[in-house]
Amino acid sequence: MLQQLQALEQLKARLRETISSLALGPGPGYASLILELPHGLTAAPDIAGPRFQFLHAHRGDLRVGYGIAGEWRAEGPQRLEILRGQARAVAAQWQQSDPDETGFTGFGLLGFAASPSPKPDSRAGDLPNAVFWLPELALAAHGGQAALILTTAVKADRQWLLGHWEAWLERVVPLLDAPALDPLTPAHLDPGDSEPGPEDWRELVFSALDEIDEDRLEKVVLCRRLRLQGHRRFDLTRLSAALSYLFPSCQVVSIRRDQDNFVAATPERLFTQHRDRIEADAIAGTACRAEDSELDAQITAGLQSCEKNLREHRVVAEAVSAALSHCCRHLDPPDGPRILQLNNAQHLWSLVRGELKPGVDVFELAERLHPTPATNGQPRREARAWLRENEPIERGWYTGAAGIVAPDLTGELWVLLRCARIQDRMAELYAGAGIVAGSDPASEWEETEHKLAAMSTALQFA
Ligand SMILES: C=C(O[C@@H]1C=C(C(=O)O)C=C[C@H]1O)C(=O)O
Repeated sequence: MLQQLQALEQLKARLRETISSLALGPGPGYASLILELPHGLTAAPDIAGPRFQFLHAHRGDLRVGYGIAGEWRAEGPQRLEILRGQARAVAAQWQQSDPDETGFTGFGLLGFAASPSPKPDSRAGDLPNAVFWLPELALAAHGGQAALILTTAVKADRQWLLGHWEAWLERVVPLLDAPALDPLTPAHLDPGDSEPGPEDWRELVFSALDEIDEDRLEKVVLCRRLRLQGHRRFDLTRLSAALSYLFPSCQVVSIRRDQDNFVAATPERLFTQHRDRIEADAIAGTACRAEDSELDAQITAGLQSCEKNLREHRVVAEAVSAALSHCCRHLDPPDGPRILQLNNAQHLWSLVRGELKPGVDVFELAERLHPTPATNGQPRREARAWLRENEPIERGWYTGAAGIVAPDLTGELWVLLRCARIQDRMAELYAGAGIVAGSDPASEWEETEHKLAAMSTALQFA
């Protein structure tokens, strides 16, 4: 505790010394002040209020945002174009002051639901349909180095801002490096209903197969929602810790607005953009895991040679390449499929890499790539329309995307899979499976069970 209090006093002193580096005053624009934290961070406190977090254990990457310095929302078919316009205006006037030369910058969250136009009778929840959000206080950690980032509209009064930021430091800094919470004994979760249930799922798979037989669709991804109730209030810090322990190669995403918490542990990047380099995952084709290593190897070999899974995968890899070909000056052919192994499932996975044309940003990439046939279907428009008509649930942010946007509007987005919407002791889990010619309703149901197990296992420890 003494160490945290010393860190708090040091950061407050550094804030007072460096706040003058920001050019505040009347007019539009944002300013971020980046202060070095004395040591790395592996977890971040869950304090009340709006918050987002991205935690990737294998990469040693953590990005957290608290509060709202600026926020732009949009809905409907133009949602990403609208947010792009607003983000460009922000980026044109977003100062970065990094007096400790940490190399970190301010960042925002871009996140959006699966569909730009939710069904009229659906429950909207507290998460907006699409949002670009600059947090007031952010934490960033990578490779053992960490920084704390304060962001404000430049029109703020400097004296007021100093007090406001000091109050933020007082809330967050004493909780940094708090010892990890003890693991809880796993708690029983009461299963609620699945929507669709097994019978309706069968029907749905058969109608999808009819569309495929008639050549109206090549692939469509069906999903289901499972409600679970805990005996205690789910603790989000414990949940993120359990997910990142069980799925260290996945991005653990946690977003809170008002009463709604959206949590995911996803293996799938929509893309990573670093300067003019782009890398996207094509993940489709799934099998279970086995404890016995010989059996596990047989399952892997079966997945690699299964015609139905390879077809399902090819559709995604080709669609990702086609989407990127419009904004790349050079594109490598998909590299794969190789195998991506997680605790509860294994997938066929190809990497698609390219070199972008100048001026391409995360908003354009999101527009071109989302939704891929890994979560929607092929052809894109027809699959979307068929799902809208036939899928019995509203997906919300499941199969949407979320990630981090840098001040130059490059960044990284993750496909929101293996996720749940959580309120108090209630959790709604989502999972889906790709249907192509040759799919069987019972095995596809089984596949969703394995995918749902990612979140339900972690929830028992939360
Ligand atoms: C739709 C989901 O996963 C997607 C579908 C997959 C498949 O059908 O094989 C595999 C990975 C994901 O791209 C999900 O996890 O809910």
